[in-house]
Amino acid sequence: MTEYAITADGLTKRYGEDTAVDDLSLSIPQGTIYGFLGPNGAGKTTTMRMLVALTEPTAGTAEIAGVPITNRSQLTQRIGYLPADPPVFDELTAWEHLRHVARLHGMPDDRADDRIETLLDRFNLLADADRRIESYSTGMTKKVGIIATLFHDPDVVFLDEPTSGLDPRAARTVRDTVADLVTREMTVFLSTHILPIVDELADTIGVINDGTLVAEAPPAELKARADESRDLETAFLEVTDERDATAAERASQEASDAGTEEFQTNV
Ligand SMILES: Nc1ncnc2c1ncn2[C@@H]1O[C@H](COP(=O)(O)OP(=O)(O)OP(=O)(O)O)[C@@H](O)[C@H]1O
Repeated sequence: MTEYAITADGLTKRYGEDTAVDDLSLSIPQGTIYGFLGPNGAGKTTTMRMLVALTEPTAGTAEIAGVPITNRSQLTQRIGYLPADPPVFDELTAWEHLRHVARLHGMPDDRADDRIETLLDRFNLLADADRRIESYSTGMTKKVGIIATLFHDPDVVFLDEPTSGLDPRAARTVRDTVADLVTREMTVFLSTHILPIVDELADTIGVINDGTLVAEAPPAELKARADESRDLETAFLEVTDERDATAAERASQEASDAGTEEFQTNV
């Protein structure tokens, strides 16, 4: 029997007259990567914020790792959430910040220090660990956020644009890390505009447009639906249609930039 890490039934979020997310249902198996795509303003962040109990749904229910999203205290132990702009205490050093994160999770300092060292080393930040985060670049700060998200070894992680602001090598580290998480039975819900990342990593891609889930399929199946070209970018543009052509063009530009980054990384 399939174990589902994320289930949602009829999730809806309205802001006054506007519906940001409309009747969204999901069944995401444990140990898989779900790539969540959509044009700007489609409802991706709102969906994630409902799933991690930061925004209350107007209607509908969801469970993460078997915990209803209404049970916030239990939920936070089982999930990690990386928002697009991760919160960090920038007057602290990376090491101090991560110790603070460890204490929030009730981890003793000696155990935390081993894990901090391993994770900082993995993200190439060990040499800067004793500098204040306020002196870090955007990408370095983002890496600290990613480490904090993974620190307590959650069952399900929600990543909102995890590679934005990262150089090609750091982006590759994030991609490798995400792939590695899944081998440890973690489930990853990944929202991004960088199409090659979901193409490479996702088991299933969900496309949201104007608050509604308009497509859900494995990457190969989604690409096969695209006329002639058989690529994800065309499939994305087709299922999200012309209503948001500007945003789609921007997403496709970002995707092509990411392709360039990949080329640079590989040379
Ligand atoms: N707090 C809020 N109050 C009112 N409207 C909101 C609020 N948060 C989001 N919205 C609206 O809900 C819709 C979905 O926004 P959301 O941020 O979820 O989109 P997104 O897919 O994450 O976009 P992007 O790719 O640009 O980050 C938008 O129309 C947005 O203006």
